[in-house]
Amino acid sequence: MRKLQKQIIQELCVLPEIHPQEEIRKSIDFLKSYLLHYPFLKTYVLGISGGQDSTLVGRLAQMAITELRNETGDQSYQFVAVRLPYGEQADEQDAMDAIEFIQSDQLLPVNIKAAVDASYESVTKLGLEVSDFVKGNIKARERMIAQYTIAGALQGVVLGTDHAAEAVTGFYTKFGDGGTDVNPIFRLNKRQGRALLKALNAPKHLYLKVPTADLEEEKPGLADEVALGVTYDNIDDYLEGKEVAEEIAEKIENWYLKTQHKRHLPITIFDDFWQQ
Ligand SMILES: NC(=O)c1ccc[n+]([C@@H]2O[C@H](COP(=O)([O-])OP(=O)(O)OC[C@H]3O[C@@H](n4cnc5c(N)ncnc54)[C@H](O)[C@@H]3O)[C@@H](O)[C@H]2O)c1
Ligand SMILES: Nc1ncnc2c1ncn2[C@@H]1O[C@H](COP(=O)(O)O)[C@@H](O)[C@H]1O
Ligand SMILES: O=P(O)(O)OP(=O)(O)O
Ligand SMILES: [Mg+2]
Repeated sequence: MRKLQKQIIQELCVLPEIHPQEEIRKSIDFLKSYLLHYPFLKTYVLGISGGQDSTLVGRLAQMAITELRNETGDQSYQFVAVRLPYGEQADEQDAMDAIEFIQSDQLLPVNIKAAVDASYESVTKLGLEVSDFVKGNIKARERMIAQYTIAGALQGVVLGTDHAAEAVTGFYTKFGDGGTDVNPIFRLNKRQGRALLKALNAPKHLYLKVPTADLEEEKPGLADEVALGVTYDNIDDYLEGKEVAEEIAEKIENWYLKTQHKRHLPITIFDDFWQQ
């Protein structure tokens, strides 16, 4: 195995093989014990996009909350699903199917369009050109703001859907969808997450759906794999310690090195990881 590959696998805690039921239980127990440790916290908050990762984390969170309510008798424990469309979302039906599968205690819809457009215009009116790509990152950050506002109002914490295949490539917006409190599927790669959804009897069209951040107006529904230039199968193989073509490994490692800054808290003079 490549030296950096081994280091990445250790850093992201990926196992080459998993037992889905065991991983489901691990995530649920983790989510329960976190809230039990901080009695003031009562709510998990998560944006549900209609994609694979938020469907999985949403269902795990709802299962954890339901168990907590049953075991403690405390009815104030709640899972809050948040819909965060920018205007109208093309795959809204998938989001609704995900909510139906999750069976969330609450569903709060927040349309982020007005806030995103206002933020974008407050800078463009200064004469600066803001690309469609950078505007996409405003959307991810506005979703973060909405979720933190809801968490603040409901004694909650914000869940994240970051997993090993996203973490290794840094394929998320810094302080946007990367800005969360508790990440219960960190350690799983994309196919392992899919295996958990299958074990949970999720609708097939949700776990077989083409992953997309869907942030760019000029490239609606752009597949992550196209944006990354590498497939999730390749990334998953790499993270499971399998041999992948040299060119593929180099692409993954380039993403990893370029996005080091995202996997750390803001850098201080005591950090040297970036000099690697
Ligand atoms: N269609 C799409 O798939 C699409 C579109 C837009 C954004 N995205 C998502 O957004 C992600 C974010 O894009 P991004 O990474 O360009 O934006 P980002 O905002 O997440 O990160 C870039 C910012 O990080 C900081 N930064 C960059 N290099 C740094 C370094 N070496 N040290 C410290 N800080 C540094 C800078 O503030 C820079 O503006 C993409 O990977 C993707 O997940 C996807
Ligand atoms: N349209 C959306 N509605 C609610 N929540 C969303 C939406 N788009 C993204 N999210 C949240 O962000 C993460 C990351 O999405 P990626 O597809 O990986 O970029 C997603 O899991 C939702 O929690
Ligand atoms: O984060 P999600 O739920 O949008 O899943 P995906 O990354 O597969 O789009
Ligand atoms: Mg998505």
